Amino acid sequence: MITNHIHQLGTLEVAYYVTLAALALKVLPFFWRRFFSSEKKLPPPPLQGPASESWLFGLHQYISNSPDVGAMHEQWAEEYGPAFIIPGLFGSKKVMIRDPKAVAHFYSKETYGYVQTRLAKVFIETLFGRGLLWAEGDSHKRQRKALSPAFSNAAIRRLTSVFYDSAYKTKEAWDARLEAESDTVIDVQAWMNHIALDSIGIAGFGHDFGSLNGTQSAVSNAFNSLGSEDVSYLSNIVVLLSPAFPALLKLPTSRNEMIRNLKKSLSDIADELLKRTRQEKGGEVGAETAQEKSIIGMLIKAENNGVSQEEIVAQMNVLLLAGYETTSISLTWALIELSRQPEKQERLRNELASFRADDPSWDDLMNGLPYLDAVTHEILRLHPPVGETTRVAAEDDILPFAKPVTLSSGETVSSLVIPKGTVVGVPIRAMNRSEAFWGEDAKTFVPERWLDEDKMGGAKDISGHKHILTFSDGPRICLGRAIALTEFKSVLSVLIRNYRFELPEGPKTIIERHRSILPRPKVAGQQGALVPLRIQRVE
Ligand code: HEM
Repeated sequence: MITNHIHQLGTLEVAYYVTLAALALKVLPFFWRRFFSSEKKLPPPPLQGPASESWLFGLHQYISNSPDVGAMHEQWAEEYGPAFIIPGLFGSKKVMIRDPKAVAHFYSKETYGYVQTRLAKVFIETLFGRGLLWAEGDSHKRQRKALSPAFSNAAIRRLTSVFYDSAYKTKEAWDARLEAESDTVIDVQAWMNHIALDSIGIAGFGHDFGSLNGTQSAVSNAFNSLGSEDVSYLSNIVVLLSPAFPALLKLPTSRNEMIRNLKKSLSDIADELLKRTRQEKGGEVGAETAQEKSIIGMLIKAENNGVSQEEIVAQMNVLLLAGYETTSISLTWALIELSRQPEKQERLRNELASFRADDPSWDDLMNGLPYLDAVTHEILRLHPPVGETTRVAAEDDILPFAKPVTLSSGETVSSLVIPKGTVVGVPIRAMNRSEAFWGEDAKTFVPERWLDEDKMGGAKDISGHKHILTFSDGPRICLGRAIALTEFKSVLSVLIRNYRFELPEGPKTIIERHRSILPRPKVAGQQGALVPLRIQRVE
């Protein structure tokens, strides 16, 4: 995920290349030893693939300037088959696999056999701490076990009201605007950010960031800054080099200041949580507070206060990093796709209206609303916020394939030897949108495909949540996926029942990709990641 972040920093590119050139001249030996040497012992398998543009950059510039990397991966898969090689920085190579059997094997060996690249790992640790996303092997197993009870169905059922509350706060604000005029144009992306941030704050650690009430928080500022293209050259270089030189994070740049504020504000919230839990232990038992019900509140209780303050802050960071942008981007895409196809928006509204007068319960959201479920999974399939998994082999491995793989010699094989140190990638976006798996309409928003799973065709061979790789798979599969589905469905159900959405220039409005921490949609021509939609109240 973070590796993708590095690839998607947009106009940071200039800073990036200058930085790389400086590294090449001055500190390459250090950089090489630290990040690459132990990852590349034997050469990767001799596969076909696109030609490199230069030894220094490989295809990096080409890929990071592309509006749709998934489409490029798919085109290469068609040309070269289920496994191919992409040239990277400094002559490095990445083996991309797009075969369901190989992909399932790869994910099943995560955290021991396949691990974060060293660069990604240092980056996560420096900026976000040693939480679940950073951990590997036994440490990952322990942390995941400690957090898992907070993600059980029973725990999530109790959190459902948090997401409805966020949706209704949004409704209150929108209704106030609609009182003055019968329809109005609203940047829905900003509101989905507010909903996602406030929800993860309350559900995650019982803290209300208040962004739905217009409060600016250190956390939202830090996220905006990390994803923004509009920051100083120095700040960009510092963030890009910080994994190699953590001391750079101490320089007084504006971005460093924001990262420090983010860490400080999370650490204050963690202190308060720990204090409260200790008080409860001292005998002040009352009604369950939002903090106790929260994910981190449950972690502290379950660990009987044995968990360190540092780990709590790291897990809070993980929840923000993993749960904020992903959910906000998915909800924004849902409103866009439903505006592009008003008849599908109406079909969803009818299902919700015919259901019951009040809001669906958690069980209803999960099992009682088939079209809402279909819309949800179609958005997650078509617009996965995380487009690729990249890992490095921590040990030698043999990847089994369902379809024959053609080597550069022309020979075909049914398995590939992956030497320790080989970088391996799974093109999530390309697999989710591939015509080979999903049929001719794979690139189109067709929720109906989920209503009859017999029509799913080749996609059935893909493992992962409902045959999509949006939540990844294996021991690292998104721990928060049930929360994400609950949040997505509850918020969308309130918005669609109450409002009609239209794109400013009608269904043909052009949507572009905005470079941010994760790629976001934006309406073409807007400054920044804006998605203004015309909304009208449903009477
Ligand atoms: C649509 C929304 C979401 C998507 C598409 C998504 C996707 C993902 C993906 C792809 C990963 C694997 C990352 C990697 O291995 O590099 C992941 C991990 C994770 N996600 Fe999510 N996520 C979403 C929402 C959430 C939410 C709301 C939460 C928490 C409340 C959450 C918590 C986590 C955690 C804790 C991990 C780390 C799991 C581990 O390393 O064992 N996610 N997510």
